[in-house]
Amino acid sequence: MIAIGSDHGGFELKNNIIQYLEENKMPYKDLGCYSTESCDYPEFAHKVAQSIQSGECEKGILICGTGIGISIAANKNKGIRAALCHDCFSAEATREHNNANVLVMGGRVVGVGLGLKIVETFLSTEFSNDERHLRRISKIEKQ
Ligand SMILES: O=C(CO)[C@H](O)[C@H](O)[C@H](O)COP(=O)(O)O
Repeated sequence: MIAIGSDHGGFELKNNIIQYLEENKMPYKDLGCYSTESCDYPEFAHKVAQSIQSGECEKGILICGTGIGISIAANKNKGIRAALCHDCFSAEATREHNNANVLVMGGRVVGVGLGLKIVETFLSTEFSNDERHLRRISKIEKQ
C-alpha cells in the first residue's frame, strides 16, 4: 500500500499520480489534502509518516509546492527516509542507496510527465541491500 499526501501546492500533481496508481492497479491511501484551499504541509507529512510507521503502508509519496517544506517535516519522523527527487537518476539512487521510503516532489517544480516517470522509477527500484548502504542507513537511524 502506498500512502500519498500533499498540500495545496501539490494537489494537482497528487491527483495525476493517483490516476497513474489506479491505472496501474497499485493500491494507495489518499491522506489529503482534498482541494486547492490553502493548508499546512506538516499535517500531511505527519499522516503519511504515521501510516508507514504503523506498517499500514510500505511507501509514501508527498508533494508540496517545492517539495522542501514537506521533506523537512517528513524527515523529523523516526524511520522515515524521505527523498526530494526531481529527476529519475536521483529517484533510482535513493531507492538503491538510501532505501528511501518516501518520494517527495514539488508540484510547482516538475511537470506531470516527468513527475510520473519519477514515481514509476521510485516504485520499481529495489534497495540494493549492499553492506555499505546498510551501514550508512543504520548510522542515520542512530542519530
Ligand atoms: O514548504 C514549501 C516551500 O518549501 C511548499 O512549497 C509550500 O507548498 C509553500 O510554502 C506553500 O506556499 P503558499 O504561498 O502558501 O501557497
